[in-house]
Amino acid sequence: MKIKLDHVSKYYDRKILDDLSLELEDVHALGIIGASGCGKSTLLRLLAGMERPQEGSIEVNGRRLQEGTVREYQNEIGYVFQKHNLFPHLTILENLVLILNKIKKVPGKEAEARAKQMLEQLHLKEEMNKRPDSISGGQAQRASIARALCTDPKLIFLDEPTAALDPVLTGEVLKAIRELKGSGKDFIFVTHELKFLRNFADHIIFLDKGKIVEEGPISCLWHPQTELLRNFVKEEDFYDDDNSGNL
Ligand SMILES: Nc1ncnc2c1ncn2[C@@H]1O[C@H](COP(=O)(O)OP(=O)(O)OP(=O)(O)O)[C@@H](O)[C@H]1O
Repeated sequence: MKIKLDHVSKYYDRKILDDLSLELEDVHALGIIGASGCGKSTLLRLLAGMERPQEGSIEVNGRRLQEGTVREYQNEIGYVFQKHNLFPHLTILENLVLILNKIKKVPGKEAEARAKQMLEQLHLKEEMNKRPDSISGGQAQRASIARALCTDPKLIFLDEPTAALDPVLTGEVLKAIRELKGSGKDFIFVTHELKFLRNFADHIIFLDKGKIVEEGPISCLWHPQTELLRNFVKEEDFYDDDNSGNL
């Protein structure tokens, strides 16, 4: 994917993202990291076209995100939220079929076949006729990922998809995401799971108080240029693992 941020600022009641500029090319899994409240999810929403910056411009894959182009763009991407937002009154299968019908205009039987295939890939075949409240949080989150994938988007956004899960379910969901690596899709994601980041991302953006403090290929985590990133990876016990230097 290609991303261009040109002096992007975003305000709510105060400035949340502060004059971000960046150009990336040939990145396939971009991880956005930083301390809680630094603006990661806000940046993700801007990149997904869900919100607009007050200042500056954003281009993704050569397309400028602005009124008029953003709706089409949003139909082409997939987005997974911190907590699943499946329709509670529909089964898992129906949740996927609905999206295929509505967004991609795929007719009934074909939509069902595609949805089943996707649920199988996410190891949810047995759960497909259940409603979201009768499966585990991890299964529901995997169903959200299946739903984001079933329209075959080339670009997928993940906003801390394991934030609401316990460690066992977190592992299960992260494993499912890792299996998607090499599927020809691109990912932009926010995570606190640095070990997952290390295995999945090829590029990182490290934010602090709404500013990009460091960005670069994943290997830059082993050579932090700033005290802030050095402390961040240390806190997360990043190095405390096998072959941490071998990417
Ligand atoms: N819609 C909103 N209206 C007002 N303030 C908001 C809104 N969304 C986010 N904020 C504020 O913007 C700041 C950055 O939030 P954001 O969710 O982007 O941070 P984050 O780095 O993703 O945090 P976390 O890791 O805790 O999820 C926070 O202070 C948050 O309270």
